[in-house]
Parts: sequence; structure tokens; C-alpha cells
Amino acid sequence: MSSQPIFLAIIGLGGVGKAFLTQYEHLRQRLSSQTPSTDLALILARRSKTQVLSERYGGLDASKILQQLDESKKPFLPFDAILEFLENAPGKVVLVDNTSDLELAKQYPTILGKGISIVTPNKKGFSDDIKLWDNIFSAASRGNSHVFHESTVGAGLPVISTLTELIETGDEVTKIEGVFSGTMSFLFNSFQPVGGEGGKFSAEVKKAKDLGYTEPDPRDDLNGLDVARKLTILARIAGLKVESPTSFPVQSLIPKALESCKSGDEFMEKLPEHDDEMEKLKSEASKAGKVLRFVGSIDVGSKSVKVGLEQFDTSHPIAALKGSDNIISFYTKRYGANPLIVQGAGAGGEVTAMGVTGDLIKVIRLLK
Ligand SMILES: NC(=O)C1=CN([C@@H]2O[C@H](COP(=O)(O)OP(=O)(O)OC[C@H]3O[C@@H](n4cnc5c(N)ncnc54)[C@H](OP(=O)(O)O)[C@@H]3O)[C@@H](O)[C@H]2O)C=CC1
Ligand SMILES: N[C@@H](CC=O)C(=O)O
Ligand code: NA
Repeated sequence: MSSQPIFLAIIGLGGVGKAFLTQYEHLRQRLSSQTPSTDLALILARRSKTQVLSERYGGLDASKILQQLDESKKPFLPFDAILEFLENAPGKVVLVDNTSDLELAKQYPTILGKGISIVTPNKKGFSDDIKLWDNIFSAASRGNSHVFHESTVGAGLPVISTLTELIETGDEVTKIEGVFSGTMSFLFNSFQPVGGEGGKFSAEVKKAKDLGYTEPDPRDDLNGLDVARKLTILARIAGLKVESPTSFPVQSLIPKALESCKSGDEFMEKLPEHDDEMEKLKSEASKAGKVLRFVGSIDVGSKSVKVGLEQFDTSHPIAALKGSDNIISFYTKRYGANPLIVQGAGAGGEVTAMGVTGDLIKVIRLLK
């Protein structure tokens, strides 16, 4: 006999959201066939202009959701109405935020305070003002709800869980460093590959966008803020009170002349006019027998965090990364001189959704 279902609401069905939907359906079928079984019921799917709500909290058919969202003629409800719908569900609810919307993230304390759990790859809530971070975690303990965000750093790679376990088991983390952006990794691995020519910088940015690695607006990657957000999250977990992702040095790769672009599309159109600026940096590195890579580091002892371009010897493991790979080294007292290293694809819909689905599994176990 199966117990009461756990209700699921998905907001955001772009690259990550679509991949999540497939993984969710796989998980739903798996859990419903186990003994004892667990039922999952999808009761809401919402994009930026349409949403589909289930009638009387029955489960929606995941395979029809995208079509239903495209065809929906119903008015787009304000978020308050959505929250009320979720609050009235006859059981535990998990909200999956697959957007990059800061305004939605600002609602997390309210949502969690109402006993609704959250899983998300959206970095905004955890890397904005530190007050929001504090409010999110205090609301979760007040509301007896859960919040997991593994995919906010290194996509599906076990970065947040690893850091959390190092700390919770009493290790002392001294430094975290590496390549934290799938987009930046892809760009520099293909713009200046070890022993190869490499393509034009703007063409590689377009490829990274087409592959689904970039943020919805690629300027959020190129300005260094996406990496700064990830380091803010890790630094906070490591116990540093980092105020915001702009409270430490972050190097932007946005050409000065394009800082005033009104849209991501305008920026992408004009970027090829500035390829020579990156070419200059590349040839300087080449002359020194090195390659450029975009990296970040957190020195826990000195409380310093930084993000930017650095030159690396061609034999360095960071120089040898491929595709969108991230590499994250944790230096700790327990691991001594040889850091614990997590490496692998750090962007893309499928790998990011895996982190979100993995978080959902953790929440389901806690709610059962
Ligand atoms: N792509 C990646 O490799 C990784 C992504 N992430 C994070 O995952 C999240 C999603 O990324 P990705 O799927 O690539 O982004 P996309 O731009 O492909 O998708 C975003 C989705 O969110 C929807 N959306 C945006 N704002 C709202 C809103 N206010 N209400 C409802 N729906 C909204 C969009 O609606 P519509 O369809 O109508 O446009 C779209 O469906 C981001 O936070 C990103 O930082 C994290 C790690 C890796
Ligand atoms: N745009 C980000 C997506 C994952 O966080 C990246 O390129 O790493
Ligand atoms: Na991760």
C-alpha cells in the first residue's frame, strides 16, 4: 500500500528544467514500483508566461507538460496565488526552482516558512545579500522544511555535499580553488587549447551559449559574477561571512565598450568586434609558454576570495581540462598537501538536472 503522495511544483522549464522533467519521471516510476512505494504527484509547472496547475491536486502527466504550457490560454497567475495553491495541497510539497530569477529566490524564506521544501540550481538566493542567506536557513528550520542546492556550484558534481561533509565531520578547510564555470572552462579550453590554435573568442562564446552552458544572459558568465556567486556560496558554507558576490575582487571579461549594451542579444552581436582584446591576452600568455584560464579561490584563513584570469603552465592540471569541465580542489587539514579534488562537467542541462534530482531524492527521504 502506498502512502500519501509528495507533491511537486516545477518553476522553470528551460535547458535544466526540461532535463529535470525527464529525470523526475524516471524517479517517479522507480519510487512507485518499490516496496514500500512512494508516490510523487506533479501539481504545478510554470514558465515565465504560462503555467499548468493540476485539478484537485491529482498528478499531471509529465510527458504532456511542455505542450500544455505552450498551448495554455489561462491567465498567468501572480506568485501569491501559486503559493496559496501549494500551501493548500493535502500533503508535503517540494518546489523545484529551475529559473535564475532573483525575485523568486527572495521568496524562499516565505515559501520555506510555510513548510514547503525547495530544491534548486538557482544561485541567486544563496549568493545575494547575506541577509537573504540567513533568512533562508532560519525559515527552513522554523518551517520544518528542507532546502538543497547542490547544482548551484559545479552543476551535478558533488561539491556542496563534499564541502558540507568535510566540515560536519570536523575537518578544517583551509583553501578551495579551481575552475568553477562550465562556460569559462569551455571558452578557454577551446580558445587556447594546449598545443592547438583555438578559435575566435566570440565564436566560442556563441558555442557555449548554444550548448546550454551559459546563463540565460551570457554576460552574467563573462562578467565573472557567476563564478563570484559560486565562491560566495562555498565561502559561506566554509564559515566566511561574505556579504555579497561583489564584495571581493572579480575580473570581468566584458569589453569596456560593450558594458552599456541593452540586451544579451546586442552584446552577442557586437562581441566579434572586440576579439582582438582577448587575442592580445592570449598571445602574451603564449609568449610566456602558458595558457589563460579563468579561476577562483577562497583562502579561509585570510578570509580572501578572488576571481579572474590567470596564466598556467601547459603541464598544470587546470590547463589540461577538456570541454566544460570544472576542477575544484579542497585543501584541508585531513587531506594535507594532496587536496581532495572534484572534477567533471560543470554545466549543461542533463548534469545540472542530476544535481537537482539528487537533491529531490534527499528531500523525499527526509519527508517520508
Ligand atoms: N545550464 C547550466 O549548465 C546550469 C544552470 N544552472 C542554473 O540553472 C538555472 C536554469 O538554467 P537554464 O535551464 O540553463 O536556464 P534557461 O534560460 O534555459 O531556463 C530558465 C527557465 O526559467 C523560466 N523562468 C525565468 N523566470 C521565471 C519566472 N519568474 N517565473 C517562471 N519561470 C521563469 C524560463 O521561462 P521561459 O521558458 O518562459 O523563458 C525558462 O523556462 C539557472 O539558475 C542557472 O544558473 C546551474 C548550473 C548549471
Ligand atoms: N553558466 C554556468 C552554469 C552553471 O552554473 C556555468 O557556465 O558554469
Ligand atoms: Na554541484
